[in-house]
Amino acid sequence: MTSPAWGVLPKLNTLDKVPRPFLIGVAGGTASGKSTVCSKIMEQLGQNFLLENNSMVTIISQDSFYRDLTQEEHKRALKGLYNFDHPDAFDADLMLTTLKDLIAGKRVELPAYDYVLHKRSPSSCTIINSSDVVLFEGILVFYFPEIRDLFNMRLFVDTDPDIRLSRRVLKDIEERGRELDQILNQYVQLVKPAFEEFCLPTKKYADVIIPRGADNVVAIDLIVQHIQELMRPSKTSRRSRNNSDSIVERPH
Ligand SMILES: Nc1ncnc2c1ncn2[C@@H]1O[C@H](COP(=O)(O)OP(=O)(O)O)[C@@H](O)[C@H]1O
Ligand SMILES: O=c1ccn([C@@H]2O[C@H](COP(=O)(O)O)[C@@H](O)[C@H]2O)c(=O)[nH]1
Repeated sequence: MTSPAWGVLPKLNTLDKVPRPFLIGVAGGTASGKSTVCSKIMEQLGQNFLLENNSMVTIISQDSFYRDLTQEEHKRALKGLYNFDHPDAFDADLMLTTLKDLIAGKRVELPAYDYVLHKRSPSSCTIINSSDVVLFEGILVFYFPEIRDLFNMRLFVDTDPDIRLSRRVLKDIEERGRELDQILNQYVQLVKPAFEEFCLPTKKYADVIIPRGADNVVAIDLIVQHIQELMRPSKTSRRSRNNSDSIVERPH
């Protein structure tokens, strides 16, 4: 293979290595099962790949990057009238810097997000050290082009909207102490329209679409196998990649 192949490998330092961390974006509507799919991938990589290579897998939620609200926005949030599903609700600059820091091998601090108070809780910060695989999940992880371009693999969790709504209602009542009428009002007025306008159109950027989310064991197994194959050291040739569209054989 001659020079044109090199053009598809801009992020690799050497052709002997896939990018570390290997950054995987996981998008999908609210309650589609993004976190559950990430946990399954992590679990399976942990069982096979992690033990073999002493590597680390980390999950980061886009919810850690909700921006701080003004007093007026906070009042609206408490009534279910603030649009947390709009791209403007996120601190995209901080998201980009954090991901770039992780790619550069730096340690980053992520505040946990408090859905009851509608703010980050600095007291329960997670420190993320450089990992071998980072799964970054959220409703709009493919929305911002600069962030989208950082991913080495893009997954979209595609779950039936009725199932998502029923899960969302349960989650909001059980974990977030919200009232049914407010949940449904927020869903119909804000969550659903924003999903259709901002999240669903990003499905086209996915390398793999996962119908039925975590129920889809075949898709998850295939994704895990693919990651393992990419990250396995090889004596003869290594397949190096920037994204799924540009897998190339290493030139001999
Ligand atoms: N395949 C599934 N079957 C049953 N319940 C599920 C499944 N996937 C997710 N859930 C449940 O639905 C809720 C939302 O799932 P979660 O993974 O948190 O979604 P997301 O991260 O997309 O918001 C959680 O309570 C989770 O346990
Ligand atoms: O304070 C908040 C912050 C976010 N939300 C809702 O959360 C979802 C995104 O999280 P998922 O885990 O993907 O469900 C989004 O639809 C927001 O509406 C919230 O209700 N309150």
